[in-house]
Amino acid sequence: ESFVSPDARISKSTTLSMAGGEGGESEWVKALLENTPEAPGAFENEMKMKGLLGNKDGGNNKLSANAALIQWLEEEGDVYLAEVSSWGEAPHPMAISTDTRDEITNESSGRGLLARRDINDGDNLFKIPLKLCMTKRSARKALGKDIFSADVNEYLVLACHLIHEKFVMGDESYWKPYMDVLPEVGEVNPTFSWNDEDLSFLDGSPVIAATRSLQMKLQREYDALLGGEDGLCTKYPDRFPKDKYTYENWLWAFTMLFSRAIRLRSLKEGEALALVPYADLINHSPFSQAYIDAREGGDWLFTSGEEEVILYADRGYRRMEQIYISYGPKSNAELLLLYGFAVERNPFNSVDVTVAIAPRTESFVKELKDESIPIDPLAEEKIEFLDSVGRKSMVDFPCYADRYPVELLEFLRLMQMTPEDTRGRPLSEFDYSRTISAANEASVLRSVIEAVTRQLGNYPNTEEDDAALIKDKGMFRLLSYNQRMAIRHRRNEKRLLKRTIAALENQIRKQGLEDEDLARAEGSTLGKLLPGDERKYGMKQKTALEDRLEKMGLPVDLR
Ligand SMILES: C[S@@+](CC[C@H](N)C(=O)[O-])C[C@H]1O[C@@H](n2cnc3c(N)ncnc32)[C@H](O)[C@@H]1O
Repeated sequence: ESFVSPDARISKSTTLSMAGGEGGESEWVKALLENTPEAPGAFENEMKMKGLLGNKDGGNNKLSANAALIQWLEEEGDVYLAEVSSWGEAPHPMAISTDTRDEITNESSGRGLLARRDINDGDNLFKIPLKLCMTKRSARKALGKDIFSADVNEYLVLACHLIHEKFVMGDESYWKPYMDVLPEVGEVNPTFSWNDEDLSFLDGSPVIAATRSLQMKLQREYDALLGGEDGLCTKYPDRFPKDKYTYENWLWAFTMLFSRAIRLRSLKEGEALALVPYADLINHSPFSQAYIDAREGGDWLFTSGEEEVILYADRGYRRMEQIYISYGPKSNAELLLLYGFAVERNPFNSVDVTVAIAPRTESFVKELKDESIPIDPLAEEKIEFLDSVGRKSMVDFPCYADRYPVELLEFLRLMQMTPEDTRGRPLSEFDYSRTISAANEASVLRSVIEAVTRQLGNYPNTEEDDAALIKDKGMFRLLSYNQRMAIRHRRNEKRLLKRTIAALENQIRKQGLEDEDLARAEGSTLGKLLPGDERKYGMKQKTALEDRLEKMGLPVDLR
């Protein structure tokens, strides 16, 4: 009885733990390994060897800022971030790298979080209590509820909160260790912070218009809230000192908000925009399934009732691998505008294409003074119909690499309707999500090609030119970060547009539409795109990009 081989004993206990649902032998070995303490600093040394802790100048400051942040999180928030394992507990799964790099372009992506050890799918990566986060609530408390009412815009009040903590409170700020890890504008480089020369590298790209409107908007918001005659700096000079609430600092605050504030959706009180220390050190991958949200903290035994922000691993990670989350299905234009980077292989990438079709009313055709352009008998009805569905005759549509925007096709099918298509029926009776007629479809596809071709013509140089610039690595490196980003971006836009044209031409051939009603497609078409329509029709509808900005909850109209 007493002579039991050690092996038998192990297998018995393994069976027992399996019965408890804890997994098999490999789990057990893994748990043992995880509890075998790594020498303190071993992981950090390895990161250093791999260049993940930055260079000497500035690198050391960044390291002490990281250490101070971790200490603050542990002390103020009881956040578990132990670097080495203690009895019964594995080390914290992540470590801060000060200098991560993009694998394809080798551009710096700033700080990021790495797996300190192997991580399993579904593992809890961190819990940050909400009380450490900066939200509208903490902003109003810090700045005065008499000044900011409960319904103040979150972006505006959080921008002031950031300026207050970093520039007014400074060393006295509760959030100082967090402020000290926040980057400078020049480390993030969203396009709205670029100078005109760098921006000119994006000539022809729709990013320029979006950038300009955002710049104007930020200036207007600053003047209205702080800098102007009735601004807070004049009304409350003690609380809002002019030399701290500068426009430069305002741009820094918005750079932080756009690139790292998170919308927490499942809070007890609904949703809120928040700056979440530590969580905002995670970089973006469009392929990550992980995202951040909040829930009520505490486990079933000790419910604290306190809310916290949590993150679970979306997949397994190997030691030293960088952990990513998804900032959402964002196009490169949006990423450049708000986050200062673009992703070379981005499945959510799209380019906004402007499609302008002038309904040829009698008066409009008269103005054109061109005998060959006929009046469209359906023009007035088309305008009415567009009005009724809230569209203008000039619209922006996102163009993707792998699919057509359905809305664009619907819009064009309507605009290309002729009396042969309607046979006297009202325009509102048709289903534009389907092909109307072969002739109609042919002119729809041709007008997309025309619009995309025209847009390609807006760029001062070709995709091949850009490719050559990028290929000459020595010269390319001499350009600034912004200029390199701009060239890569405009090249990717052109590539996507060219692919769209090729796909459409293919479709025209496949559907046997090459010969379809050429008269309608060539010159005499009623819904032909017109150069110069932009001027004629004045302001166009919001761009797709602006539309998304507005959905973010930014305060006023962009224009
Ligand atoms: C939420 S922060 C992530 C942490 C940031 N790297 C830092 O140093 O604080 C977002 C910023 O990180 C950088 N970033 C995130 N994902 C990136 C990526 N895939 N490629 C390049 N830069 C990235 C951009 O500067 C972006 O504005």
